[in-house]
Amino acid sequence: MEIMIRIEKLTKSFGKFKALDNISLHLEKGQAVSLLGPNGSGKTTLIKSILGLVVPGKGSITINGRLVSKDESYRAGIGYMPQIGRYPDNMTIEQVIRMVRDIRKDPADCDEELYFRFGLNKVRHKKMRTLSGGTRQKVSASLAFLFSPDIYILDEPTAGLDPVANEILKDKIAAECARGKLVLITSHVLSDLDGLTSHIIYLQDGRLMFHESVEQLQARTGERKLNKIIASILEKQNLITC
Ligand SMILES: Nc1ncnc2c1ncn2[C@@H]1O[C@H](COP(=O)(O)OP(=O)(O)OP(=O)(O)O)[C@@H](O)[C@H]1O
Repeated sequence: MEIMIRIEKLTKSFGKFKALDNISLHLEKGQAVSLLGPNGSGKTTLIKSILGLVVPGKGSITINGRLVSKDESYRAGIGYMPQIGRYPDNMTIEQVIRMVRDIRKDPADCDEELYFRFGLNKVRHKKMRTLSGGTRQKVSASLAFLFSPDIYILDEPTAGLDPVANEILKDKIAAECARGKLVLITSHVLSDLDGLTSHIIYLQDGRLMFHESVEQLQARTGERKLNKIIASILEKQNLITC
């Protein structure tokens, strides 16, 4: 299988505190990888390291063969949906989408499926500051998928979405994985990840506790649902719940 993200012996400290401790991981084309772990376990720090927003102390990250520390152009191949999207308050939804689209040289082949399926076209004249949390989340998701990148990093993407929007987003993620994209997703709501995830990464105290396929985990625990699988492993290993 083709490795898209290669993380080798990654360590990140904030002062004396190790937020990431010697993490090594390979993530492949077509995988939907759920990044799990309790609050403060290092999930966001790992995501930010991949995005080049946090500079690791030791180790390396390679994205599609390019070292993250060397060159920023790899970022164009990642669609990132942050936990909380921050946008210019006085711009309308339409202006924000257009502004991001215009940054790219060839805006013709934009993927606007989510924009339309979420019905954002119907509220496109609303200013960002007036939007509900869920609608803001829909704008963030639409932007992350706009350029059909090879890799998606989605930080708590379903938080605040209503059930219909949730299903639309899950359908889209599954369709992109089927097209060979790599999706890395964090969520504390494990039921949102059921049926979507192919692999689980579990962090605790900045350390990698396990990285396995859902099939392997199902076979190991005899459980089908993610919350049962995780509960079973945590109980056996005496880990903390996410
Ligand atoms: N800029 C920073 N300065 C100091 N400590 C930090 C900084 N960023 C993160 N940390 C610490 O690193 C640890 C990991 O934080 P991180 O945000 O990666 O956790 P998380 O797994 O994403 O948590 P959550 O589930 O709450 O979002 C935490 O103890 C946090 O306080």
